[in-house]
Amino acid sequence: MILAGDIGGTKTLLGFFDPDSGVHSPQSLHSYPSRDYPSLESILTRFMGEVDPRLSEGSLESAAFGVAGPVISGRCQTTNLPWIIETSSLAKTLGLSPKSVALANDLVSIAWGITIAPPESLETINAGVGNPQGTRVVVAPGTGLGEAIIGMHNGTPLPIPTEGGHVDWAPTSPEEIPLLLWLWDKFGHASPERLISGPGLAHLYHFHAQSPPPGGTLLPPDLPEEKVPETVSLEAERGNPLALAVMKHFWRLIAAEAGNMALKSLATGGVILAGGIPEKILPFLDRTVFMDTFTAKGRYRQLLTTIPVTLSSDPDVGIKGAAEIARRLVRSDHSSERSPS
Ligand SMILES: Nc1ncnc2c1ncn2[C@@H]1O[C@H](COP(=O)(O)OP(=O)(O)OP(=O)(O)O)[C@@H](O)[C@H]1O
Repeated sequence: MILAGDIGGTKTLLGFFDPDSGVHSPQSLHSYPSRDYPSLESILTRFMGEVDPRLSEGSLESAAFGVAGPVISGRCQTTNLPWIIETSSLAKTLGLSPKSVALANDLVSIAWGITIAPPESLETINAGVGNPQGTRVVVAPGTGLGEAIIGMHNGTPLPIPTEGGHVDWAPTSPEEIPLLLWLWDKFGHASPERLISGPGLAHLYHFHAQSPPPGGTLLPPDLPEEKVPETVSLEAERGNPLALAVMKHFWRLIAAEAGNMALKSLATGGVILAGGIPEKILPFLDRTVFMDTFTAKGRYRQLLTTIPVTLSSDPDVGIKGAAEIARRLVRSDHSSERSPS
């Protein structure tokens, strides 16, 4: 049996998988609110106490965890949680040798999940002309903005982590220049994650709320900040012009960033949108506007129209990818994936 985990700033998913019957169906899947626990080890201890002991007793071969933050030499200081996660400590908690435990950036595990995802779990936004041997990129807005590159090496996918959510964000129209100034004033630095994430959606709402469109209703001023993203979604469903303007702008920001990632990696294999948010806000996606924004890169417009864009609708793609890393760890001929960082 192998153990896999998807550790997000909001929720931690843990589950057992049987490597012999593939990593598509977890045997026991539990979700925990990350912020309610002081460490990943404390969640693991709780999980082990909750699952059927027959799943793990003496049969645990390996474990892998995708975690939101940079993983360097088996250690990660999480970006959106006050945790430090170390392979050695996880191994001790699980009674495994450190060699049998992998810590990967969460986007690396999502990327591995994408490489084994059935086509029906990917919704097409732009069909394009996909190159099966081409590089792919994953853009995943959730609590943060995760981005990864899936290179190809001798026909084998090679997920590469990035911290692309924290680079400089640039406006793509004169109307967005005040947004840049607002972000600089508020944070001292404007990054894509400040806008393209759950908290980013809240920032975008506060920016638009300064001059709402006619008929736009403000959210209650005492609404907790973490409730703003889903409340904006709900209000947009109800037709509130302010929330609809925010949602439309949010999708344009995703499209522009997806186009940036596609160009920077020359992703002829395609762009995959993942993370918790895109699927939840799918009703507000205008595919024509998305592709207009995605391709608005001057002389590279034509090239970008050929790049397939899909949306992963599997909420478990990250944990399945972590299970794939753990499965590969068991196979001695794949020792290089032990500590993807
Ligand atoms: N309906 C919605 N519309 C937009 N955003 C939402 C909606 N519901 C929840 N969110 C936001 O989605 C974010 C959680 O995303 P996700 O489910 O991917 O969590 P996560 O895996 O813990 O995140 P990450 O891996 O990025 O740390 C939160 O910021 C939350 O406010």
